[in-house]
Amino acid sequence: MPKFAANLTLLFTELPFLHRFDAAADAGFSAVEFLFPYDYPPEEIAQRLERNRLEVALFNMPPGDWAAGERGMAALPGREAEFARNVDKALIYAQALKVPNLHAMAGLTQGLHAPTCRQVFVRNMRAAADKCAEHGIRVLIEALNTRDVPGYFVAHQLQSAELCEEINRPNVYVQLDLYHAQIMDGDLTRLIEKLQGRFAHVQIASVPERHEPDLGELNYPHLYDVLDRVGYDGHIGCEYNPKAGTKAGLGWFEPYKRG
Ligand SMILES: O=C(O)C(=O)[C@H](O)CO
Ligand SMILES: [Mg+2]
Repeated sequence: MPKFAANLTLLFTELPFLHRFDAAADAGFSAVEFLFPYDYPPEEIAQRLERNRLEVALFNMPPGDWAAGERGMAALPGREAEFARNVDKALIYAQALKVPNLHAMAGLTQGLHAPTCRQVFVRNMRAAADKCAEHGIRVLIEALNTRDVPGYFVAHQLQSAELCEEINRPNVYVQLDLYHAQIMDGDLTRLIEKLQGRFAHVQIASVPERHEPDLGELNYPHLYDVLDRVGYDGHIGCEYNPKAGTKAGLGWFEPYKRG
């Protein structure tokens, strides 16, 4: 039985961020994820989680100047000290919110010297993984499709898996976003089988529009069965833009709601 996490950066945006926790619980979710918690004190978020009996499945380390278009810095030469400070900041929130997974965004590396970026990424991720391991937290790598995020350091799922191998730390895993994977890689059943045991978080959305998972070209109930079959028991993050309001689009979630 799949376990879903509402992505509170994209769902329930009809409400201010801190109110989205109540809305997710009311809708029947038992877990949430979000991109960045850093505009709010960790205690306030922890309170919302506790009163709604919600787990947090994942959030991202600080990404640099998001509004200016930055998408992380783990692979950016010259930003190592900032990356290390961001790992520390993420860990403060991770401990307060008891999150098992932190996504370290790599950054836009188009036009930079690729071998240097890779070296920087591997070094930064090893250091981040070692720090996070002290708290039992995993560090994740996510491939982003080149249509939405041109120039991002990782675009294909097997590249993420290869990077995990090179980093060679037991708490570094792939973040398998099936929306990006379908756009860049396809053949999702076989891909999930190939990556068995190497991903620690899954995300979903319809393709090509990134709406509810019951729309578009993918047959998600089939993919949930494949995830079950390969023994995946982590959360599935609902990282989509509702087509016409969050609640109106939650019909697909009816069979999976917390009772
Ligand atoms: O865009 C995505 O798919 C993500 O999960 C990132 O965390 C945000 O870029
Ligand atoms: Mg994603």
